[in-house]
Amino acid sequence: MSLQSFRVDQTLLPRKLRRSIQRNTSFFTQRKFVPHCSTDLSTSCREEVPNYLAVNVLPDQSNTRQGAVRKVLVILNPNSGFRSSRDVFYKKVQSKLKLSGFLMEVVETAYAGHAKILASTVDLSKFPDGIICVGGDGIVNEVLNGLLGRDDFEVAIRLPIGIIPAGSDNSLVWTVLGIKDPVSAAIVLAKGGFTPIDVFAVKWIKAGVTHFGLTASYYGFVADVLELSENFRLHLGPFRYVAAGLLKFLSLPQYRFEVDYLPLSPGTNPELKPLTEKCHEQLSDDDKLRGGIHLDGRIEDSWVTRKGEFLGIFVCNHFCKPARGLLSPVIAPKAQHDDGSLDLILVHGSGRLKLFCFFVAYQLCWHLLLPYVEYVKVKQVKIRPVGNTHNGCGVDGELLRGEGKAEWQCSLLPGQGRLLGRHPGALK
Ligand SMILES: Nc1ncnc2c1ncn2[C@@H]1O[C@H](COP(=O)(O)OP(=O)(O)OP(=O)(O)O)[C@@H](O)[C@H]1O
Repeated sequence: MSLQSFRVDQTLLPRKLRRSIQRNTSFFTQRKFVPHCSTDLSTSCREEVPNYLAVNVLPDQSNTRQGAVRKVLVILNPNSGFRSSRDVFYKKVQSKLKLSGFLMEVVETAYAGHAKILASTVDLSKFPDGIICVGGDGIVNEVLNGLLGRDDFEVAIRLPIGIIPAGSDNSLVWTVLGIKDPVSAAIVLAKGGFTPIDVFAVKWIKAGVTHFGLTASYYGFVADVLELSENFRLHLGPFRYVAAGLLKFLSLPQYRFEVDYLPLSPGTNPELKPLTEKCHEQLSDDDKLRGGIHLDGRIEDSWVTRKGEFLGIFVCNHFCKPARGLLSPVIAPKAQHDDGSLDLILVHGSGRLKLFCFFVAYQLCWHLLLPYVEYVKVKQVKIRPVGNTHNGCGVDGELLRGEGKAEWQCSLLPGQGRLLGRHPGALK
């Protein structure tokens, strides 16, 4: 749109908005570009943005800083999901974000790990309004870890992360912001605002390596499936999980772990509740409570230990609703992204029958009723694979490989993260 035609248009606008437009127009008629944010932005492209259009497009969105420029870095994974993220972004989303005042520098990732490098090296002052990820949960996880790996991580973690869903699964944005499709995501970003979110840390204790996440970490069967699924990424895209799941189901190994967890509050410690509340016959004799119960009745933080066979262990930061699938199961129904706790689900036992029952029950949201499923809100968890058990773990769709006797520790950084946008319900 030419400047001239803009002048004609703006006469239709109220005087206050016209003034704001004049300010922005003078800024943008200088044809300002967001410069490259780091030397690593090899695939980046520069954009000029007719920002004055913002006021015309979203005039009724009270949360939008109307007329304000929002400078963001967009990191797009062209390999996400069905490899449709380019189409999703350039055809469906880019113009909407431009129109609502986003000044974007778009960078397409060229390899796995690229998003993390970008987030860890970018000049944050050039993108004060955040980083928008176009892809799946994996690319968001890379950005989070890039930000938290910086020397100035305390500042970096306050940078909001926006998500345009275009991946195999976008459980994070679906669960936390209630958004499944890219256009709705663009609208929520355009409306503005933030959603605080707890961040969890998974530390491989021996190696001193820490990986951060926003959704969940998991061990046992699901981590095994995640590893196997990478072999099928190229040919099967999002269906790789189904293929890997079936293969792993048919050749199901036994998984043995030692798990220590610190319940959120002593009152929620299952060991201190009447036995009738939960049936734990399957728990091994080694299960025990460590920690102090004082004579005066005061109960200190008490670690609980579980040992034995587990089909799976899930440590969830939110209730984890998969964005794909016919049904809408949630793995951890009591988990909230900002409740300052982690939700631990232990699927005790082994064997295909138990796993099959768990999977069916999970689809119907009945899995917590199974006698071999334990669910507890925790502050911290330590997980040690025993024997030949797969010693890696999955974090938000990324596989962390352990070596030897790996011990993983999950803990929480409450409310440290920020997602761009608010749940549509929260706006009412
Ligand atoms: N250009 C690239 N080529 C190959 N792999 C990449 C590229 N860019 C990013 N990746 C890797 O792809 C992984 C998955 O990315 P993303 O989450 O966006 O897609 P996805 O297919 O939806 O996967 P997920 O199942 O994790 O949601 C990232 O963790 C990253 O390591």
